[in-house]
Order: sequence, then C-alpha cells, then structure tokens
Amino acid sequence: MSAAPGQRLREAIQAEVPLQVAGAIHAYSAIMAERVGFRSLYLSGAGVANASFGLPDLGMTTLSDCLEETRRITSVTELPLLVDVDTGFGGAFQIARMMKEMNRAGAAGIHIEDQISDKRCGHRPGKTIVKQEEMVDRIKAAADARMDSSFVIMARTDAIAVEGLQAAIERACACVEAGADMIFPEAVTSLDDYRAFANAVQVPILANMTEFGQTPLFTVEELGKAGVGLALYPLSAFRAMNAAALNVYQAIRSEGTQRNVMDRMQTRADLYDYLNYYDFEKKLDQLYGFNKGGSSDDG
Ligand SMILES: C[C@](O)(C(=O)O)[C@H](CC(=O)O)C(=O)O
Ligand SMILES: [Mg+2]
Repeated sequence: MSAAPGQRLREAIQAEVPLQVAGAIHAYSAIMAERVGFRSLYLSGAGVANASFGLPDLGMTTLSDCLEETRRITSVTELPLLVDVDTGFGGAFQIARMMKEMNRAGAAGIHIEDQISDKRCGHRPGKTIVKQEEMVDRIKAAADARMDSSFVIMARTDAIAVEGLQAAIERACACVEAGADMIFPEAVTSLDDYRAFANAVQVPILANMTEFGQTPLFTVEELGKAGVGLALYPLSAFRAMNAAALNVYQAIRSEGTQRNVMDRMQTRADLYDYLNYYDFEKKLDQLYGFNKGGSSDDG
C-alpha cells in the first residue's frame, strides 16, 4: 500500500527543492499535470469558485464544494494534493470537520488563512485579517482534529499587506508553535522577504507564483536560493485555458467555423490518451463484445 497522502507530500518536498506544486482546477487538469511530471498538485480556492461555480474568490464557496472537487482529483491521481480551504469555513468545530473530511477525501494537506470570513483574493487591496490569537486558535483547532499525523497543516498569513513583514513573520512563528507544519506568506514582494520568513520559521515555506498579482514571477532557482520549500502555480493552466476558450468561442461566433483555431485545441487522440480511453473501450469489448448493440447503422 502506498504511503498516506500527507507522507507523500512531505517526501516530495524532500525529493524536489523547491517542490513545484501544479494548480489543477479539476480532475482532468490533474491528469495532465501528473503526466507532465509534477510531483504534487494544488486545488485552488479561487479555482473552485471561478471555474466550478462562476463566482469570484470572495469566500462564497463551502466545505462541501471543495470536498467534491478534492474527491474528484484524488480519485484519478496518486499525486499528493494540497487544498486551499480559505479561512477554514467557520469556527473550531467546523475546522475540525474540515480536517476530518479533507483527510477522508484523500487530500495530503490544507492551507488555512488569517483573513476574516469575508475574505478577498490575497493579491487584492482592502484585506482584513483576524487578530493573531484568533489565527492561532484556527491552527490549534486544525492540529487537534488531525486524523493522520502526516496530514499537512499549512498556515497562510495575509498580514504582510496589512501589518507589514515583521508582524507577519511573528504570526507565522506563532502558527508554527501552535502546530502548523508549513507557512504560506501571501503577497510577498521580494526574494529577501522569503529569505526572512524561511530563516525565522524554520519549516517549509510556500511561494505563491500566481500571475498578475503582487509577487514577481521568480524562477524555481531564485526561490530555492531564497530558502523557499514549495513553488505554487495555482491558476496558471486555468488562465491559459480561459484565454484559449475565449479565443475559440469568438472565432466560431465571428467566422462561422472553428477551422482557424484548430491549433488551439487538444486533439481527440490526445484527450483519449490522457483519459486511457482506449483501455476502457477494450475492457468494454471484452465484457460485452464488440458492437454488441448492432451495427452503427442502427444508430
Ligand atoms: C492562491 C489563491 O488563494 C487561490 O485560491 O488559488 C489565490 C490565487 C489568485 O487569486 O491569484 C490567492 O493568492 O489569493
Ligand atoms: Mg485561495
């Protein structure tokens, strides 16, 4: 039997420095990311809200919404999955429920942040954070509810933009004290600031390489030298899919055909390859015989 998902995430962090964590907004993306060679995956809270519900990333999704996507991804890949659970979806008992359900759903770990429940994207202005004690309570509640000791609790702090670097580092240290295994400093603006976090907390830290935000797009080499343990690309593929999809919709609508945008599309053969479609079809033939329903002429 393979190791617990949390253990696999911890091993991946040892094996690859910094560990590249690929955002997969749904199960099929997870399959492609795995095939490309990533060793770990991420389910973005913004991704669940935007892609699955057509909603902005403003704390409008629930634990159930995230669990459903988590289960879909963990059912198609063995790669460890880190899940964004926003602010934990409630108080201590709700955080405990979240921990248990995420463990059951096959997640390797979660990150929980210190914004108020009316949260915003970490790269937007106007964020409000809870007091340090309240954030520490969230981490305590999560640690207390842990079902598997390897399950990763990552504390995200949005405090840099609100209270400054030193206060954010202090918070991060308090979270580690309370049981956080890793730290996600949000909206960091320089490699020196990552270095300062890494030196202070002495646990793996995650760098969020989300595009069009506050953080420059540092390379893995740069991040590695700054002491970063995980490099996250939460929505990169999603943004690319959206641009391609929009382009295709516009072309079909304006040109009356998709002929000029075929090069933007994954072919049927590639799609089926990633899905192992042919193996499934072969199985069907073995079970029930080829063309059991009659000739294709029957419709
Ligand atoms: C990482 C993040 O929390 C997410 O939900 O993916 C977002 C990403 C983004 O909006 O670009 C965040 O950084 O708040
Ligand atoms: Mg998020």
